Amino acid sequence: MAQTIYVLNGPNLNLLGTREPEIYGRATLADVEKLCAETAAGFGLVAVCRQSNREGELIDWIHQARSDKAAGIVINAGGYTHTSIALHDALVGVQIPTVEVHVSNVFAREDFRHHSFIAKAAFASLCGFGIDGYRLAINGLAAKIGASAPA
Ligand SMILES: O=C1C[C@@](O)(C(=O)O)C[C@@H](O)[C@@H]1O
Repeated sequence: MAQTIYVLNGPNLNLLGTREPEIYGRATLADVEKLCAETAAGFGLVAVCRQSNREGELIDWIHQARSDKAAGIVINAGGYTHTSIALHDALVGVQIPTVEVHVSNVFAREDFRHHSFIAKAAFASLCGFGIDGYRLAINGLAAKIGASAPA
């Protein structure tokens, strides 16, 4: 059976496409999820894509990733990146290879975006590539977990 990866998007990412397009671009969350599904399929992986504006729901999905034996997690925790010890703890708790993604270059923005609680729980972090960051994250995750294109 195909291995799964979880692609988790946090608060306000449901507004991609209309939210501050000069920063986040015009692509929508549906575009992100399509890109993730296609990229994952290229490695024989199934992307389980979820978005929530609630911290607890994101934590529940991180736990679910473990019970589903997911091979990896790609997470854009949105604003919770900079505040959530609980999301950090959940990721550390499940011990699943994780890549952190941000659409914008958080280091070229306000100081409060320069710290990430997610980064310490991830083996890699990507930012500033727009939604292509999700494709790059899945490529890197696939390499990390040894997933390759189906024959
Ligand atoms: O909601 C978001 C989106 C974001 O995670 C990004 O994808 O660039 C960056 C965060 O600082 C911000 O709160």
